[in-house]
Amino acid sequence: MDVDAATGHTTRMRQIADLPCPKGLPLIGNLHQLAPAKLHLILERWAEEFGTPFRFQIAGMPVTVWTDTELCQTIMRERPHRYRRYATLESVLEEIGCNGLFSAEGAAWEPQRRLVMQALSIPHIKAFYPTLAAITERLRVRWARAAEQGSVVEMTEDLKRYTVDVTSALAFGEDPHTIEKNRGVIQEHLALIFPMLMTRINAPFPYWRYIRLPRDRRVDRALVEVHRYVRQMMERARAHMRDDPSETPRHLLEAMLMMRDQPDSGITDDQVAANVLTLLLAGEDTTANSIAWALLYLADDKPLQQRMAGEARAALGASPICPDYGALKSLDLFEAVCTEASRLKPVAAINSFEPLEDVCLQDVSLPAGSKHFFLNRPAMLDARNFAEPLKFDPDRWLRQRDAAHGAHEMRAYLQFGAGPRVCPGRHLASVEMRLVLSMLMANFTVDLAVDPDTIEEISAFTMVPSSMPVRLAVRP
Ligand code: HEM
Repeated sequence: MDVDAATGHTTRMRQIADLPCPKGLPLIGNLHQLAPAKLHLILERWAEEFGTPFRFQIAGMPVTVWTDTELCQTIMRERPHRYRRYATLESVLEEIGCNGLFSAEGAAWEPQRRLVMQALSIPHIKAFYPTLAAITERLRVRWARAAEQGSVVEMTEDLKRYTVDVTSALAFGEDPHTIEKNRGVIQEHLALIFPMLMTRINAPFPYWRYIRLPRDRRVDRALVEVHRYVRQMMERARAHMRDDPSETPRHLLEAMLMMRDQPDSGITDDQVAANVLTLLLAGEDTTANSIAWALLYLADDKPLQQRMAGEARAALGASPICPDYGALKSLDLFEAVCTEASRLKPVAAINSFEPLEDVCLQDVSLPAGSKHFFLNRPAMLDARNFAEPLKFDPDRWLRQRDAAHGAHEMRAYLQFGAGPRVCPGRHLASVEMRLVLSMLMANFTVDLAVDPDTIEEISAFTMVPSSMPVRLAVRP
C-alpha cells in the first residue's frame, strides 16, 4: 500500500510483473515475436490488445509499454534528473564512437546541448538561408533532369542527399554536394547504422562483443568509412581556423573545436567526432523520411497538389525556390502536410526511457534502471485527440481552434519530443520541409511509381518507408 501525499488515500501499487503480457516462451519470453524491423507495429498491436500499460519480456528482462501522452509529456519534462533514455543506447553508441548529444546524460549533456542549440538557432538558420536556398536549387536541377529523362526518383535517397548537404553546410561549414553524386556518398555507410542500433539496443545479450556476424562486419566497415569522413572534415576545419582565424566560431564544428582546445576543457577529439556523427545521423533520416512520407499522401491527391502549386507560385513569384527567409512564413500549408503525414506515419514512433530512481507511474512501481517504451501513434489516432483521426487532413493544423472543428490536442503530437531534450533540429526541419515541398509543388507534379500498398513501414530506429519511388513531370 502507498499513501497519496495529496489526498491521504491509500492505493494498492502494481508491480511490473502484475501488468498484462503477451504469451511468450519459457526462457526467451517474447523475443521470438519481436522482429526489429516491425517492432513499432508489433507493440502497437499489443497495445490495442492489452491496453496501457502492458509489458513484454526480452528473456528475463521486462519492458513496459505506455501510450498515454500526458504521462509521456511528464516524463520527458523530468529529464535529465529523474529519467534518462535507455542506458543501452548510450553504451551501444559509445562503442561505435557516436556518444554525442542524443545519448549523453547527466553533467555531460548540458554543455553539448547549449552548443548544438546555438548552432541550430533561428538567427543562425536565417543567416544561413542563401546557402539553404542554393542547396534546394541543386535538388531542383537533379529532379528536373529526372523529369526530363522520365526516370523514377527514389525519394528516400534523394531527400537524404539533401538533408546531409544541408546539415553539413550548416553545422560543419562544408557542403559535400552529395546531391550531384550518384554513388560513393556517405549516406551509403550511414544507412547501415540505424538498423544496427535497432537490433543491438533490443538484443537480450551483446553477442557482437564476442562474435562478429556478417552484418556486424558490414557495419564495422561502414564505421571505418564514416569515421574517416568525420576526422577528415575535422582536419579541414582546423586547417581553415589556422589559415583564416575568426574570433567567433563560424559553425558548430568550429565552436566544438575551439572549446576542445581550451586549457583543461576535458573535451577530446573523440567527443567532437561523436557529435559530428550524431548531427549527421539525427539530421539525415528524420527530416528526409518525414518529407518522403508526405509524398505518399500528396501523390494520391491531385487537387491538393494543385492547391499547393498555386500557393507555392504565389510565394515564390518568378523564382523556382522560395526567394528569402521571410517568404517561408506564407508556406504554412507545406509544413502542415508533413506534420499531418507524420501524425499518421510517425518517423519518431517509439520513445525509450529509464527512471534514475524508484518512481511510481499511475499505479505502477518502476524501479530505477527498469526499461520502458512510449508509443507515439496510438494517441495521434485517438478520436479524443484528433477529430476524424484516420483522415489525412493537413488543414487541421491551420484552422483557428474552436470546438466546432472537433478535437485537436497538440499535446498528443510528440514527433519532436518535449521538455529540456526536445529536438533542437525542429526549426531546421520546418525550414527544410517548407523549402523542399514548395520547390517540388511549384515546379513538378508527382506520381507514385508503385502501388502505395506495397510501401511498408520499417522500424529502423526512425520509422521509415520501405521505399518512395515517384515519377516527376514538369508542371506547365
Ligand atoms: C522531422 C524531423 C525531425 C524529427 C521528427 C526529430 C525528432 C526528434 C525526437 C523525437 C527527438 C527526441 C526528443 C526528446 O527526447 O524529447 C530528437 C532529438 C534530437 N534531434 Fe531531432 N528530429 C528531427 C530533425 C532533426 C534535425 C534536422 C536535427 C539536426 C540537424 C536533429 C537533431 C537532434 C538532436 C541532436 C537530438 C538530441 C537532443 C537531446 O537529447 O538533447 N533533429 N529529434
